[in-house]
Amino acid sequence: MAPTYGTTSSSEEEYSSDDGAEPPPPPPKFPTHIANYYLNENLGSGYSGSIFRATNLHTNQVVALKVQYIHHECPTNKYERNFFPMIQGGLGMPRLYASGVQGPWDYLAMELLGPSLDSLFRKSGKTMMDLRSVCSIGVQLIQRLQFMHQRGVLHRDIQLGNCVIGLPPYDKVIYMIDFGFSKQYIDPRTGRHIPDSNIKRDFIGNYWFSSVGVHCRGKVPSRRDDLEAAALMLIHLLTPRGLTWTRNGVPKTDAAHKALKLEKRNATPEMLCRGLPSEFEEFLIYTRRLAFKECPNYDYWVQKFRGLAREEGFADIDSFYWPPPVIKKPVLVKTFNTPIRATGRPLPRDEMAGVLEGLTRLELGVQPVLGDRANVEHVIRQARQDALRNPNKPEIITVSSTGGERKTQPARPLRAHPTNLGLSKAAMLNMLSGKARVARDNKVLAGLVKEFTEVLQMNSSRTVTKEAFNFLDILYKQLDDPSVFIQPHRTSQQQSFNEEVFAKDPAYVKLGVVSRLRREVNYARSNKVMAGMVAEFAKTTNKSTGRTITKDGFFFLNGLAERLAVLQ
Ligand SMILES: Nc1ncnc2c1ncn2[C@@H]1O[C@H](COP(=O)(O)OP(=O)(O)OP(=O)(O)O)[C@@H](O)[C@H]1O
Repeated sequence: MAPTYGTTSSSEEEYSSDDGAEPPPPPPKFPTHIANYYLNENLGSGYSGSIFRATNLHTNQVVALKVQYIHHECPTNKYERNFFPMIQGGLGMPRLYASGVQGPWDYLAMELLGPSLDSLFRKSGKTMMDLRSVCSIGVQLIQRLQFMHQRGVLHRDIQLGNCVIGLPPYDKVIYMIDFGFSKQYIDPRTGRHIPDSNIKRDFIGNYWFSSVGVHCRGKVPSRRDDLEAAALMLIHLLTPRGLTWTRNGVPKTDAAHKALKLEKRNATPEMLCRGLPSEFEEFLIYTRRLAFKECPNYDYWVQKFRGLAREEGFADIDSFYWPPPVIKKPVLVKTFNTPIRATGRPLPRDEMAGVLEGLTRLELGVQPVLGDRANVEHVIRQARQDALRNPNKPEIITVSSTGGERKTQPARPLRAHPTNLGLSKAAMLNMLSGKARVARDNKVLAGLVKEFTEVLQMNSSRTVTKEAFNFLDILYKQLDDPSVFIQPHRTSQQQSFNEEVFAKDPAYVKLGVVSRLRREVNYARSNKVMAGMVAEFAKTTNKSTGRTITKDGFFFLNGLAERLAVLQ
């Protein structure tokens, strides 16, 4: 992945150099010691200075010494030292032991920390990070920003090089460093939020992750911009080879910088997050919708990323482990639909209420029919025959065993649409699965796929739940083996599409697959081909690869319904 440096500042008053003055003399060589510190090896160099591991000559305390030449055009140390007192004591905030100027050197002696995320990631040679690590970074980064913001400080230079891990035993903790571009957003004199302004400001930040507002539109930065930068950094880590505008290195000309800004501005959250778990797109959208002075809901997003991690089976997400621990995925058994989300969170209370409500509509409560096995079998047989005779007939049956008589009540007229029944999403999907299982031709399946698409779009959550996967699984089985149209009740024999696919495939995002399926489905020539597409679609939407149905996904499903309607 490309390095994430590229921090730049321009003529904003804080960093302005003396125009027209004599150019400063070139910096001398670093000395062997500065003030009380003996300089050991260089730990890293930034735009304006170098960091050394250094030893206090009197106490032997080992520190990180950030050293800057006083005549540097961007002398950040003299600003950075002011922010340390404001953030001391916070988790993941480095301690400052001493600071001062000696000769031509401005120095900050601070807590020695471990490598940066940039260095860890680059050394790993990977093109993207795993979801567990990114969730962990997300949780910690949001918490660090929450702390800084509570102390009235904006970071303004969120990037991988400015997030470092601690030294053992704090090597699971992410620290924020480099407060050279930080700024107080609460005016210390008035105690109020700094004002917004329409005057375009010079840019201070970094090319990769600074918010679109600050970087491309010259807006005054506030808390929302730190969070947007955090969102972009997380998305960058989950994108193979990173965000597109980071791939050509730091722009060297104005034209290249302009092009980068244009690309960044035009990239919608949807484009950036295609194939990623929906939390990332939602987070980016959220940060961009925040008002200038609005306090972000940090706790909500920390919980959101914790929840995502929990759903994915990642434990101890508050600790950052690198390299990422090998996670033993539960062995997937038999059918595609059973284990995928059954291991996830339990059904939410309101969904469960809907399922129960759906069950009550069966009106089984009126008679103790379930105690009589003969009754049940008879009723099931009857229902199946009914369904075969008339696939549109509702599967709502009430049974009476009064006086030993078995009676199937006349079925009610078919619901106009499952969404009209007042059932929960899960109950509706189950209903559609039941119908798909007994569908006799493509036309019926086409209608069901259409209804399925509509049910999925019913509320804001477009996550593919286990019920939705179940439907796709049944659809796959129906399409993959045409004989099921003759003998509909053989789902247990028909192979589910996940049996091989999930076991073999790596669990990372298959970018572009759904958009290809969306195009190809319009030319599918047979049920078998469509079965393969359904399998591929479900696979890419599987929870380990991002479970949200994107716009392309809905286009694919609509295309599938249309194709089924014409392919008999
Ligand atoms: N406290 C520390 N302990 C260990 N290493 C550190 C520490 N602070 C900084 N570093 C290392 O030095 C590098 C540069 O540090 P820093 O970003 O503070 O310098 P800078 O001159 O402001 O850089 P830039 O111009 O890129 O913003 C970091 O990426 C990190 O690898």
